[in-house]
Amino acid sequence: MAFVETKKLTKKFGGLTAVNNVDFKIEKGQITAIIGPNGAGKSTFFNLISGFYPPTSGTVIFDGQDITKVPSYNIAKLGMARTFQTTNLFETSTVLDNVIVGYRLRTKSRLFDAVFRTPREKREEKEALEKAIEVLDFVGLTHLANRQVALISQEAKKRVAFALALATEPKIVFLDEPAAGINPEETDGLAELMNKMKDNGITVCTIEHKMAMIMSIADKIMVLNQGMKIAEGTPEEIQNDPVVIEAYLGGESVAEVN
Ligand SMILES: Nc1ncnc2c1ncn2[C@@H]1O[C@H](COP(=O)(O)OP(=O)(O)OP(=O)(O)O)[C@@H](O)[C@H]1O
Repeated sequence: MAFVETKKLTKKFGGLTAVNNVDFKIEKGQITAIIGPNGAGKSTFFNLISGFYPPTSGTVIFDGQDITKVPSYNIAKLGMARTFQTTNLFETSTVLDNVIVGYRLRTKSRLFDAVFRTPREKREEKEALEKAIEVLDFVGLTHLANRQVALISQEAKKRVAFALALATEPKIVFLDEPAAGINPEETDGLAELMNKMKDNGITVCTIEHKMAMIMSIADKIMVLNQGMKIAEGTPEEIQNDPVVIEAYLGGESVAEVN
């Protein structure tokens, strides 16, 4: 059984069909990539799976459960996490505080606990700190934990976004263009981090425009074009698929595009 499965997933915005009848499977423990030209429907597909948009029609199954109508905050509790293209970090706070706040937003203390500093509140505060330290170590940012976010590099900000997603201990992480706006060397670093997540049993699904990176790390790729799945397969199969080369790359060889 696939870890995530979409069946005839469709999203219409007025007259525009952003995602059109997409059947797709994400296997547990793999890195799956979704590629396609601008406006192909990649982000919308993510938003449908993670419950940010209700689909117009179709089904999403996660870990054997139909989550089509489950709202995003409950989907997160089931073990799905995601990053966004533009991550909203608190620029004037430290890296550590950003991760702690991100984690606390998802934990359970109520206002009563916070105001009266109940044992539960104190316990959760301690847990948040421990978790933040752990995930910052995982993403390689321990040395920047006390640095203000405004002062760290673009690549480090991407790593903070990964840390925020990982703090919730997800089974699967959806990454929306993690390598956008960073140089090739930094891109290699993020690819390494994605492999590390996979090695630690986290299923990864990513949208990415950087072909060389995707071809080197993905187990499986789906190509969307104008809302429709036009191909899926291993990187090798995708690179040699004439439909993909024509529709997506305009006849260029995939390997040459970065
Ligand atoms: N909330 C929305 N309301 C109306 N139209 C939308 C909305 N979100 C996306 N669209 C449209 O749906 C289509 C698919 O957009 P989407 O952002 O999913 O594509 P994408 O493949 O992620 O593109 P990019 O690579 O540029 O991020 C586009 O034509 C877009 O304009």
